Amino acid sequence: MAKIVVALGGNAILSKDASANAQIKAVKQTAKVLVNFVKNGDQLIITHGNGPQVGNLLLQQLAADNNENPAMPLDTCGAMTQGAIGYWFQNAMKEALLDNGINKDVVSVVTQTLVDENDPAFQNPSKPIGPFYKAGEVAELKAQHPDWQIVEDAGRGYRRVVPSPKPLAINEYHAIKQIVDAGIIPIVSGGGGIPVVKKGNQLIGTEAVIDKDFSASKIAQLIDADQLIILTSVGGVFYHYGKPNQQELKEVDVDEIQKHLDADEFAKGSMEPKVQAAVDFVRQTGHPAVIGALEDVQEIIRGTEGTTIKKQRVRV
Ligand SMILES: Nc1ncnc2c1ncn2[C@@H]1O[C@H](COP(=O)(O)OP(=O)(O)O)[C@@H](O)[C@H]1O
Ligand SMILES: NC(=O)OP(=O)(O)O
Repeated sequence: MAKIVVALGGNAILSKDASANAQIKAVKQTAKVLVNFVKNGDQLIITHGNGPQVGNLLLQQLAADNNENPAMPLDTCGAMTQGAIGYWFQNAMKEALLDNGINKDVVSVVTQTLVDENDPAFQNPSKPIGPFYKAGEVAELKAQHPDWQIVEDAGRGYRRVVPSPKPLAINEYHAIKQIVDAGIIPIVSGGGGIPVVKKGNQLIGTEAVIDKDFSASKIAQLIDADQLIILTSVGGVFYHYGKPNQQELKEVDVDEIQKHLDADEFAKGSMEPKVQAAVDFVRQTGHPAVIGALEDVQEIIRGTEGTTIKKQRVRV
């Protein structure tokens, strides 16, 4: 039995329709796919993003007033999305397991991620959240919301960005370890975990959204996972992505891909954090990490799809 941390990207939860019903439907589809790991005898630990959802929830806060119904801050919005998505996944996984004759418990953990209040990321927002905007909408958005920072997101449109400090530790990891040891499937660190700083005995929320790939890597290291699998909407990692000479990687060793990371060859806010998170996991544990498509899970389990990053030198 391998302990596998699976990090789920936006396509696992949200397509175009951001209604709760549509997201529940997408999550049910994802759960059906994830059951393949359990059927294969693996212990799953699930984590997921929340970029679109937390951005949408922040937009909904604009309807709040300052008195009776005040807007919620970003850390609380993060917690709300973690709860909602965890609730959807918990039920979807349970249903998919039962449909396959497997009676296993699934539990979501409200997870807090410790960050450094002096992390330079607080001065340099980089995490895209919420909907995509067209280039022509940006000037008006900036006029309406002078405190927003908006950037182009990997050729897909424009999005608001917020600070994204690096995870230092996962506050609930001891409890998560025990859940895993009991054979229960936990859903943890949703949306990268709620970003908190420690002051004495207090954990204080900060206005940020942590990258779920980095916290997935952190939790995978802390619970001694055998593998980290980052599932997204693309079949693997490409060199020269989107160019005529693009090359998909099947297996690559950590030192080789590090050179490309150092040369800033991967898109910020999309593929770069996935590769960095995978590299960190491989370096810290010696175990492999895979980046691949959600739809290819069965092939990833068989080792025929996705990009595998390994410690030892292998064929690129
Ligand atoms: N070098 C690359 N190799 C593969 N995909 C890349 C690369 N650079 C950018 N991408 C883009 O990154 C996307 C995955 O990132 P993103 O959508 O942010 O992930 P998530 O699934 O976590 O929401 C892919 O769908 C692809 O369009
Ligand atoms: N928090 C986070 O990384 O979310 P996405 O994966 O949806 O961007």
